[in-house]
Amino acid sequence: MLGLVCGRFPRSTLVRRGGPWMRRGLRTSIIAAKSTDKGADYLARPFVKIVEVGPRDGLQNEKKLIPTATKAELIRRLANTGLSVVEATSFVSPQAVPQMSDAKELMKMIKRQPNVSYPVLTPNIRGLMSAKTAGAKEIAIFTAASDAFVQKNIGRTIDRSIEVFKDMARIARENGLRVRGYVSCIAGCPYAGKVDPDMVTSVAEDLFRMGCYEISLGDTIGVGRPHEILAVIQAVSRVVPLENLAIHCHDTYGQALANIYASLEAGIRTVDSSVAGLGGCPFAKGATGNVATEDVVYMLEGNGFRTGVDLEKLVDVGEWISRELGRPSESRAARALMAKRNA
Ligand SMILES: CC(C)(COP(=O)([O-])OP(=O)([O-])OC[C@H]1O[C@@H](n2cnc3c(N)ncnc32)[C@H](O)[C@@H]1OP(=O)([O-])[O-])[C@@H](O)C(=O)NCCC(=O)NCCSC(=O)C[C@@](C)(O)CC(=O)[O-]
Repeated sequence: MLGLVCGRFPRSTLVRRGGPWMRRGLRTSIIAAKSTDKGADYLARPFVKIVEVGPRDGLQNEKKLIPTATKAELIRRLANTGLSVVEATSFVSPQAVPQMSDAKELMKMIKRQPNVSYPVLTPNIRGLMSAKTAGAKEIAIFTAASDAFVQKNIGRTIDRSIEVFKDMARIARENGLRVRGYVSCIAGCPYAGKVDPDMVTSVAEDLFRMGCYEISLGDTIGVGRPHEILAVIQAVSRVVPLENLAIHCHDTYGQALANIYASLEAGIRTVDSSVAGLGGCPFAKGATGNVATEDVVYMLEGNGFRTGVDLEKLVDVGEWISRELGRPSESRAARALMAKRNA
């Protein structure tokens, strides 16, 4: 029943002004809310893969250096919640992102679980080779739909970044590494303003053709609204299959959950998020954290999807890392659940 209601909708139902996808979405919520048991019904639900980016995207912007052991413990705790992907760190220039300069040591400290992958971000061949030596099995390469952003982030044009990444994708393949690709600034750029969905499409297509198994579409500064995100997904899914796309939302303007829900209605089944809403890109001024994983899990599990993530355990991890960082969690769901626990 749930599978039928929440299944992938044909692209023809994706209309912008509140058409069938909206009406069907509402029906999904009502039916899903009735099903809370975790038996066969639960297993029959559509699975949404969550890519936890907290240890990398979440921590990279922290000014104070976090002990490597704390990062390793965060990764261990996250992997224990049922998450299948935990992006661990990045092998980038330590001048560019000092917080990630312990990538090698961190990789040594991670106690890997067999069903969990631990991708790492790499900007160049040097990063790729260091990641491989450190035991990484998967890398993520990253560019954007705005030249201005790519220039600030990695000192290249989009075209040049694609050339470099094409080489990297080949080398990664030869070394048995999987490659994920990011396209940032899908709805707007902090330096150049509005971004054309056709530009996002062209960059995503390049990444897909060079062999990225998954392309994560990043609303880096969180400016997009559901109809804008849908327009991007509609455009990109003409050249990259929906099953190879992920959505990566920051919550700067409070639009992240709405945008994720719209993406799910459009057929996306992979969502990036960050425990406790940690994060913000050092190269996008004013950008706040990623959408909180707790909020995403709360929404998905209550709307007829299956994430495999234990929300209560996740809330514990969010509380723990927030305490370690000396700040409150940005997750609304976690705050509400903690208040209930403490009542
Ligand atoms: C691309 C570069 C390297 C160019 O930086 P550059 O300065 O042009 O490169 P370079 O080759 O001249 O190297 C500069 C220094 O870094 C070193 N270096 C160079 N490469 C490495 C490496 N791999 N590992 C370790 N060290 C490295 C290199 O050895 C040298 O050290 P020095 O000789 O001066 O002592 C630099 O700009 C960089 O590392 N940028 C990465 C920035 C970054 O991590 N950004 C992530 C932001 S989040 C994001 O992009 C969005 C995303 C993905 O989360 C999704 C979304 O929200 O949209």
